[in-house]
Amino acid sequence: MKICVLPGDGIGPEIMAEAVRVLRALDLKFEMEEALLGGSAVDATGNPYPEATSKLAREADAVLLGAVGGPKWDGLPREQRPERGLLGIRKELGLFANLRPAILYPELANASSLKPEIVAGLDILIVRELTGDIYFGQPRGIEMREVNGKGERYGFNTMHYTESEIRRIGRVAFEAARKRDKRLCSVDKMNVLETTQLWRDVMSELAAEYPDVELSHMLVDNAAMQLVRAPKQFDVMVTGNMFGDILSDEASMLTGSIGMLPSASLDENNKGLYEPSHGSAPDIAGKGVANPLATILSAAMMLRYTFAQEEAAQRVEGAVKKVLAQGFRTGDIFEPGTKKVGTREMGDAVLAAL
Ligand SMILES: NC(=O)c1ccc[n+]([C@@H]2O[C@H](COP(=O)([O-])OP(=O)(O)OC[C@H]3O[C@@H](n4cnc5c(N)ncnc54)[C@H](O)[C@@H]3O)[C@@H](O)[C@H]2O)c1
Ligand SMILES: CC(C)[C@H](C(=O)O)[C@@H](O)C(=O)O
Ligand SMILES: [Mg+2]
Repeated sequence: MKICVLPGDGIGPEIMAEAVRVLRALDLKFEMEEALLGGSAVDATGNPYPEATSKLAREADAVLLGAVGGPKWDGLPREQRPERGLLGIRKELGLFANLRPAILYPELANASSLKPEIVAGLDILIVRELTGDIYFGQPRGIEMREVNGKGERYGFNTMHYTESEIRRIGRVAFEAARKRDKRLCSVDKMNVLETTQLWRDVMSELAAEYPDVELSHMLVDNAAMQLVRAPKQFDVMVTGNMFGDILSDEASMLTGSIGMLPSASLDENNKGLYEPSHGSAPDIAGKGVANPLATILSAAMMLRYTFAQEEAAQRVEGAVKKVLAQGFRTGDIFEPGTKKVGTREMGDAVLAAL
């Protein structure tokens, strides 16, 4: 079981250290090798996704990633930005299916942004398409254009999907819904965007193959509103790259914090990249206070999806449940009456629970 470990930038190395300790504590034999991605890679090589990282990632069975980016690199030309490294590895490895489960642990009901009665028992799976959409559309750029007889800067991106790209992410979502509560909500903006009209058409066509799954469609603005009005109406949500990015951050707050939201990004064969849904959190980087649980839960998803080690995955998830029940909280999920701990102490608590 070969894992390519990419700590990344900001809080990345801090949260990754805890996830690696948890993996090492299991009675499983992993081969873990570290490489550079993002800003740290730019600093060392000038490239956010160096060839050595690409090689290691391609040879590994799974990739575990912290987070990339930060203000230090914001002024760089686009192709050298840390985020390009992340998009590059997702694209190169064909990781089109991004699973982002938003699960509320009962102990965090009061940490949720919503009232406990609205979120109690919340368990949503957001299935986000990850290698298409406006993120990867050509042409894109910022250039001078002639507007009303004078030069102006003009910024442009292109939103696009092919029907096969929509169908393959649709299948992942229908299959996931089939194993859960059999309800799938496809989120689009078909009232305005042709790309998402095609999205809706293809999802509707696919529904014929999954008669046991109830498919509904929702416009993305309404979906954003419904997520905070009555989130438990959703079981599985499937959407494009950009809407999924936004809706998953929104959904994270229903579970208490973005520091609780793991993710799996899978190819056709369940080779995967596993990372928390949050970023490098420059505002708290280096302080030892970041919540490592999203990364630890991402490692559990890796055990489940890539390595088919369901028992080990459940052990890790069980340990996370236990530390929450014991009252350990990082600052983002802290409430009076619980024990405030830092990143390392949270990792210690998970190890003790294991
Ligand atoms: N997958 C990734 O690598 C990824 C994802 C999102 C953003 N980013 C990058 O990260 C940088 C910062 O982005 P941002 O500030 O918009 O989003 P962010 O997710 O890094 O931070 C948003 C807020 O959430 C908090 N937060 C995030 N993770 C936390 C954790 N584990 N524990 C406690 N609090 C946490 C941060 O302190 C901050 O207040 C940018 O460069 C962005 O491009 C990377
Ligand atoms: C950093 C950025 C490229 C990334 C995305 O937009 O996909 C992040 O926000 C995420 O959610 O993983
Ligand atoms: Mg995001």
